[in-house]
Amino acid sequence: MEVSVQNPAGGEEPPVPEKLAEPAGAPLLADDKVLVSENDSFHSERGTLCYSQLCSLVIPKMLEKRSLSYTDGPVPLPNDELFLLENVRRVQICDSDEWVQNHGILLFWQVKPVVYVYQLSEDGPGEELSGDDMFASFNEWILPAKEFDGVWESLIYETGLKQRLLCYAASALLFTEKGVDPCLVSWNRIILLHGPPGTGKTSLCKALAQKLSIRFKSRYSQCQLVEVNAHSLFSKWFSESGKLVAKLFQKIQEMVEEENNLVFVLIDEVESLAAARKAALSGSEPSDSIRVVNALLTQMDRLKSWPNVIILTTSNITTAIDIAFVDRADIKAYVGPPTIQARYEILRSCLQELIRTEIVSCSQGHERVMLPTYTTLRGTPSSTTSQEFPHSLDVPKLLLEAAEVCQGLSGRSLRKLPFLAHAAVANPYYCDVIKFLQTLLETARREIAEAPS
Ligand SMILES: Nc1ncnc2c1ncn2[C@@H]1O[C@H](COP(=O)(O)OP(=O)(O)OP(=O)(O)O)[C@@H](O)[C@H]1O
Repeated sequence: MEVSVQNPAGGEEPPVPEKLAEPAGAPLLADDKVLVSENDSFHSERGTLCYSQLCSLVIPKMLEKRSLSYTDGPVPLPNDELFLLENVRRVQICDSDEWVQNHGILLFWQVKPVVYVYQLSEDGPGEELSGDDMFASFNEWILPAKEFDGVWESLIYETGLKQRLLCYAASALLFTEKGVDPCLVSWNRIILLHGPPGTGKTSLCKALAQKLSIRFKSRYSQCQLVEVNAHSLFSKWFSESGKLVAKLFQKIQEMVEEENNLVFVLIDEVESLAAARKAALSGSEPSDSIRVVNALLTQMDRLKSWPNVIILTTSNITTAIDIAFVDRADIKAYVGPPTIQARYEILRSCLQELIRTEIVSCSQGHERVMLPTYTTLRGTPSSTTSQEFPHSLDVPKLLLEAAEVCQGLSGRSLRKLPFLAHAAVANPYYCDVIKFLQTLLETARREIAEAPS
């Protein structure tokens, strides 16, 4: 099995793949945990250990004791694990889903858990004003940040997209770290996500940065996310915009000069900054936009020599982006509307949350009810009755019907739909699950019928 080696916090080496004597093809598995206490060392029989070292020892043992199989999601902490109960907010299994989808159940002997320990920053965003002092030219977060906690898990795509982005970024950082000659092998550390509005591109960029900040914590003691406000870079003064871009990148450059700082630069709607120069040359755009594109490309090439920066960009209209920019992106991933499976899973997670918070009731004290996943549902013979629900398979069936009806809706609209449905039920203080799902179906049909064509 190939696993990423977990490094103790403060270690010098980046995570590297390690071969272990395990059945071939066994999966990667990572546990992410959040620490809440401020103390940072413990005395034990093994000498003084920091939190992360101690967790790396305790957690795999706890997992071994508790279960035979793994699935993604939080792991309840056992009552006898006092150290974990006192110091750890959450233990979560990640990245086992791909294996489970392809091979079914994942048993404990097929994995060697890789443990990442982290503490969330609660500082919130800092901002920097642009030349005109009207808009913030960028917002900046210390990662991993509280705001982005759980975003990675909440985004649902067809198998492989999230893993592909994670692997790409890990390779890009490794190539730079190992000093691969860029004249021989070329890579830019630029990602372009494109696709229709509301498909989660911006959220995916932020979540990817958060995930990488956790994975690479042992190599980079600090991680920052800089979200560029493209619109603030357009000055009302002719010819000033190019200078504003240069000024912004000067700030970013100062951040990356600190070699232990991993910096993610997020440029949303990159087409506004990197508008196709062809259009400008044909006279339909002001020539200031050419200066902006030129400044952006020059600054990006300059940043390329720094190993600790990754540029994440998104666009709704790829055809409007300058070809020289598109060419620089290593990965150009299309993020499309959710598939039937993703739609079902998005709606399932919404319903699950409404059941947990008792906004929707299941008549049996159901905060713990687990709705079946799409894969389980598809594998369930229709004659089987569910013990969880009084209405047999009505709930999952209605949920699946809603997912089918929602074809064409974006992920953003889908996450809003349960709220709209709740606002439409007759009694918002008592909302039975079946009634709720029926209203959800009606709301979905209405949303689709009323969507602008
Ligand atoms: N595939 C998905 N899975 C789960 N949630 C999703 C998905 N796609 C979108 N969402 C939800 O929609 C919200 C909005 O997504 P986001 O703003 O990142 O999309 P976007 O593609 O960047 O949109 P735009 O192009 O309009 O800026 C997300 O925070 C998330 O809650």
